[in-house]
Amino acid sequence: MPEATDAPVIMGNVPGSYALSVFRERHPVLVRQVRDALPYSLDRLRALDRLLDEVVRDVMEPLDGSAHDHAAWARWGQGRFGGRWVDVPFLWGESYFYRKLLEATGYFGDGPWRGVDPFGPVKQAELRSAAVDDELTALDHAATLPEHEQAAGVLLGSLWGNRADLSHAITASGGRDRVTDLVVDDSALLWSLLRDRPPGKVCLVADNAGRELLPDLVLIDHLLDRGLAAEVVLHVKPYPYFVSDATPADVAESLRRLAAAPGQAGKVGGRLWRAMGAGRLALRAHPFSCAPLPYSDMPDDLRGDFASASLTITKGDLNYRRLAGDRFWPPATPFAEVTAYFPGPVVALRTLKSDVLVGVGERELAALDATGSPWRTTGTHAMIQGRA
Ligand SMILES: O=P(O)(O)OC[C@H]1O[C@](O)(CO)[C@@H](O)[C@@H]1O
Repeated sequence: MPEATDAPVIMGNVPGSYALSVFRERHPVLVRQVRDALPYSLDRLRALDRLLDEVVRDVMEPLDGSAHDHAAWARWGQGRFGGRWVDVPFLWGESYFYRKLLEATGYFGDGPWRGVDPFGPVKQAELRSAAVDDELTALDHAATLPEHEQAAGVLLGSLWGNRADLSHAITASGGRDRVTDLVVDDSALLWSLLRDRPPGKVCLVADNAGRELLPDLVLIDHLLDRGLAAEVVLHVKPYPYFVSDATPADVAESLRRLAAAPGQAGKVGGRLWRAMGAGRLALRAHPFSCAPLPYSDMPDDLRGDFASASLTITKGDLNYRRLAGDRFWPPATPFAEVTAYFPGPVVALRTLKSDVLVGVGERELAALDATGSPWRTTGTHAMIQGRA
């Protein structure tokens, strides 16, 4: 087996790769969708058109010198500007794309579009959808299940919510049907980290808003309500990112949605609302959450936060890439090895949407590959993967 540190960084330019398809296909479509999502003024439309042109021509331009974080991006992107978008590490290039998208919409500017979430319409539509009504109603039945099934249900709800599919999990079966699609299942470790010690601080590093954040909040309520956590710190992005990533405004909207719902969902919302006011649930939006860097590069204050937690739960594919490192690891590389730098127990809940993979043995890998389905990148499979 090659040394783990030899694992190649995932670049954007490998022909036929998933990463290349994101740059070539997904990003131009996203710019067009954002362009049509809100009644942008002519200057914003022109800026979006310039970004589209830049992405299609495939020449990476620096951020405007007036941008508040221009210096940071100039440092991170040294030697990359003027070159092709696809010739940079996948994680870096994607992150920079979303930063430039916000620049084009005027999110950080002095004009009227300052602070307007370009993905707001998509997020709002999802939060208001009938599917969310159904998912929240399903909590009433889930509350009647035996305790261990409720615990399994809230965990799987949060996990599969990463595919924006809460309905798969909080069901009469407590979500057991979804267990078959778990590539790794360290849920026993997660529960033992919570149950076998006095309740401490749990950090939950959120991913998407809407149909992922709602079941994340249900999981947080379960931890607080059952005395499995003394306090929870919910980490979200300080500004819109990767389309649907949760921001503080999204947490507020989700809590309002929960609190206004009838039945069990309303009770969960009410408890979380009070927990927020009492300091048992804290919200953190650290700038590093939108940095184009792996967690191994995290700053000291963030490291200190995770170090003081009895458990950190990370959500989603992007957080997994940042946690493990966005590399083509030999899949059997132990998770504990690639996360040895992390300052405390950590469990990743992730549906698989990109090529990064560790902790999967050769035989399991062969069996999954034999199915012929693109199981590594399409969100059909998931993992609960951790280390104490
Ligand atoms: O919302 P998640 O689970 O973090 O997934 C984001 C994923 O979507 C992509 O941006 C594009 O499919 C991946 O590169 C990324 O890992």
